[in-house]
Amino acid sequence: MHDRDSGWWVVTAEAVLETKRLTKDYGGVGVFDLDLSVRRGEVFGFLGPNGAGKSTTIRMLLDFVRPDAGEVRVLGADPRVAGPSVRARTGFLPSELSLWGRSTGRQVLGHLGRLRGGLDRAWTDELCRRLDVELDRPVKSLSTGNKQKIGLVQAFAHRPELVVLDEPTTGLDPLVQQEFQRLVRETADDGVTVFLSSHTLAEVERVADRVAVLRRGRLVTTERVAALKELAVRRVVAETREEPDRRAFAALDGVRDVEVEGHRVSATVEGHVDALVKVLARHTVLSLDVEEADLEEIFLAMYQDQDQDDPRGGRDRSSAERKPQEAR
Ligand SMILES: Nc1ncnc2c1ncn2[C@@H]1O[C@H](COP(=O)(O)OP(=O)(O)OP(=O)(O)O)[C@@H](O)[C@H]1O
Repeated sequence: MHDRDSGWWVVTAEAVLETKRLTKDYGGVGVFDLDLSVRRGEVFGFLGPNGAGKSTTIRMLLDFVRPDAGEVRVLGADPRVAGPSVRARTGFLPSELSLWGRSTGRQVLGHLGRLRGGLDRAWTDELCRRLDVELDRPVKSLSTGNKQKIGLVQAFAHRPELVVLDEPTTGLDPLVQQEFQRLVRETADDGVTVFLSSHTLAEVERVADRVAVLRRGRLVTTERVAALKELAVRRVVAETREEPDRRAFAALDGVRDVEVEGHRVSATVEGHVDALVKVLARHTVLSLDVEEADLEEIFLAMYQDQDQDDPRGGRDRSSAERKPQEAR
């Protein structure tokens, strides 16, 4: 971890991946002054719209691209000095996967296994079974999703200490996505660090412990997913035996769009639903439905440029604007 006061790198057993003011300038676009710190066993989502700089960052982590400025530490080493060993200890899925077209999936995985000093066949078979990989057809004849599954298997197959996945769920059907998410969680539970880049929060929300959001090459925020959920907006609908008093709900902080129809009350709540539930509890509550937190709204606000118009027509942006803070 980088000690901001002393300016020195403090090596912690926990930090598996760190960058300090990492910069790659492709003439005004690229990555600028990026500070990241990812702990061992953490699932870290790296989010940003197209062109935000996610792939460029990943390339610098693995020394495929050299930074113009700043520092990188991956698995305790500088990839510019120890690139081959860092890459050997890392499982990597690139954003544009290219495999040997004429070979079958089985041949590709066998070849990569040999390059890495031997294949753990039982584990590779298990990965292929879980992700439902097509092993016996030439890779060039496979669909995007089926190619992607081979890319995922090779990233996990050598039991790396760190897994870096650039847009991992591209083309995967929902069942395979679910299995992939289970695999990521299990991998992290075994102490392996997983770094996932994505355009959308929905892709990483269920598995990531923390997310960093990048926009135009710069870090907007790093936040725990659980903390984001606390700030999210959700719709609450309840039915009560007595007619609810609309004003009591409308008076609550963070509660808006209150509607009462007969014995049914609905409202939009920012953050905790606690205050609303306490007002509800003055009635006999017959049913209560709390929608799952919608984090997309927060993220869309972060993706927007500050100088652009409010995408939500100028209404209250409180939750989205309150939040960005380093959660460490
Ligand atoms: N080799 C390069 N030469 C010039 N510009 C580049 C190069 N590589 C990336 N860029 C530019 O740097 C910016 C960041 O690109 P990058 O591919 O890292 O974004 P990304 O967040 O991965 O986007 P996407 O989600 O679309 O893959 C873009 O404006 C891109 O055009």
